[in-house]
Amino acid sequence: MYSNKPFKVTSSNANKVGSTTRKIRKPQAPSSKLLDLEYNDYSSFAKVKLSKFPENSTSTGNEMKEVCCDVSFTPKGRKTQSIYHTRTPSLKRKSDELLADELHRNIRSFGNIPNDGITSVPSKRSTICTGSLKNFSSLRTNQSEPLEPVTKHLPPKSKLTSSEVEVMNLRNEILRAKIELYIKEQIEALNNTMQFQDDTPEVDYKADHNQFMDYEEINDHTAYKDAHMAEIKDGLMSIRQYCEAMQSMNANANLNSDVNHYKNDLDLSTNNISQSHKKSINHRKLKKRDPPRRNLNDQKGNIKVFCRVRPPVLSECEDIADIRFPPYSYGKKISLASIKRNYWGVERETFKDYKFDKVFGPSATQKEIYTNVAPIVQSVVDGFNGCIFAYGQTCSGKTYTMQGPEDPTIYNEGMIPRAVRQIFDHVNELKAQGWEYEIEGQFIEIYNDNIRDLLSDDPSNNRGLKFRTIHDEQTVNLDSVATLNWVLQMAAKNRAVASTKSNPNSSRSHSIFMIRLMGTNTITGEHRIGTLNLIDLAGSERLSKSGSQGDQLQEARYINSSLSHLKTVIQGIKEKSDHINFRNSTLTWLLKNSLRGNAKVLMFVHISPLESARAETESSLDFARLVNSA
Ligand SMILES: Nc1ncnc2c1ncn2[C@@H]1O[C@H](COP(=O)(O)OP(=O)(O)OP(=O)(O)O)[C@@H](O)[C@H]1O
Repeated sequence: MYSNKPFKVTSSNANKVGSTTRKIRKPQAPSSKLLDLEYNDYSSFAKVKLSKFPENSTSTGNEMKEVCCDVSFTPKGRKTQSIYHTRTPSLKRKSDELLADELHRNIRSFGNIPNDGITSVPSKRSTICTGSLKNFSSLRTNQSEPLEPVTKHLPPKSKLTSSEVEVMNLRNEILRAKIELYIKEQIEALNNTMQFQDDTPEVDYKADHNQFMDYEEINDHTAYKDAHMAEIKDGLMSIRQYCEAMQSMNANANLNSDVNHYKNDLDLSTNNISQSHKKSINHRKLKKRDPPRRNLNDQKGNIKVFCRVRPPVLSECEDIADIRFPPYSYGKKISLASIKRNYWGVERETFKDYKFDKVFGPSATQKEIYTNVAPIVQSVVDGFNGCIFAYGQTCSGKTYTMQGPEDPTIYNEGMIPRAVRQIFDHVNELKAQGWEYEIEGQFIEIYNDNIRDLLSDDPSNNRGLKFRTIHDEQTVNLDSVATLNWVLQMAAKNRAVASTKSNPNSSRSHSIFMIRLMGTNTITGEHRIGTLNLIDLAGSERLSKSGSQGDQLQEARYINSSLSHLKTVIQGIKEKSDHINFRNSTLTWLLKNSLRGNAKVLMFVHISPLESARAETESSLDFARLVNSA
């Protein structure tokens, strides 16, 4: 009956809340490292006691404090689960030593286990419990009396204390308010969409690509509207599920009737949506094209922020963070969800929301990403400066976005090859209007604050050259796709990479691919010069976590310090400071002309999907938010 295996719980339950499937995370409390339960209903919170808990126990007297068993337990309406070990939340606040003492006392008093029969490793809570239970279970198998079923000890509804009832009622109130809010938002979003469908003229992007970075205007408009409508429908579906989940909970009768009322509203809205969608499609067919609706670039600052969350790989599936993209966000919002438990063990979901110019989830393709940045590239051909930089912690997918994977195909190649091809195509198109272009490319890296030429046969020769003008580096005449491929191969070969704890192929430098276009119109004599910087920043990393030593530690320090100078400079720009010190690091010095003036700058913040990277994720998102408001 008892398992001698270390009882590490691996599965977890899914719990529907709102529009998203919520994975219950094991909170910080030591108990929950070992317990896998659904907590969304207070009555199913496992409070269990030992079957022979002696009255004269030296423990604190809380009978619900601990359970050591391997019995099945069926919370109301849910599938059977095994509980191995839990304690009341009050133990949360005790130190490891106290916790160890407490456990030992309880187990000894229950099974008359001698002192030396319990293995203890006080600094690791889960290990303490494992050791204790192993011993405990081997003794318990000889006893005739089985453990009582856990369900027997669940607090019956009538025995709930007044404060517990109060908590339950409050929770229900909150959930009810949430439903109301969700539905209102959905219906509002729906109204906006319908309005948007009717009012928005179609846009000819090629006619005015200065509308850069407004993805509503970049993407095919019709496709966008259809996708948008689908999003709203998804949202309504989620709300419906939310209502059903609420009904299945043991909520009071009033609430159920309210939910029914909302469900009826939803049915109506869904019908309206379908009809309005059909109407709008017919209406759209009759519309003729008007000039662009607005120039987003004029309304907002020159620095825009996109956010991309990379997909997890198979080995990371146990460590996924709860990152959400609500359906009503129009692809601009990202939320970091976390679960907090109060003293009574009641869980509360908290969200940290961020809004950017565009948010790409893990399923976004390289093509989709590029479609959204293409207008910047196009504007460079027309004589503007552009700068796209990938920012984010190590192993968040920056190099993947900028260059693509190690062996790229036409489908997953990164932004750099796509940008060069677009430039070639656009330059060819302009030939008919008398334009002739010279295209130059440079690929450099900033390694330990020094500039190195990635196209040189021996890039290490360039170490030690600080604040050089970039014109001293090797410039390649980008005249064909073959030259471009050579450039990319040389850069990949020469770039400083190393295997770190987080990434076996971690970039240890900031790389900058510069394309300079000089155009002359042979008919009108007009000249244009535009420069595009495509920057793959090295990933920030926590020195304590990365475990870097020697050269890698030095590299990490340079990386972190240059990124910190970048933050300071951007903050200075945001606050319109009189003096911004660009010369603090080579990176900021090189980006000087790209960050100020009228250059079009896009910061692409990259996010790891992992829970263990939550702190870095928050820090990256906080910085991106700062830039977004610049
Ligand atoms: N969108 C994506 N789709 C598929 N795989 C991805 C994606 N983004 C990243 N990866 C994979 O994740 C791993 C880490 O990505 P990458 O090397 O680009 O991270 P990075 O942020 O550049 O890291 P570092 O700063 O350490 O160089 C790589 O194996 C990469 O192929």
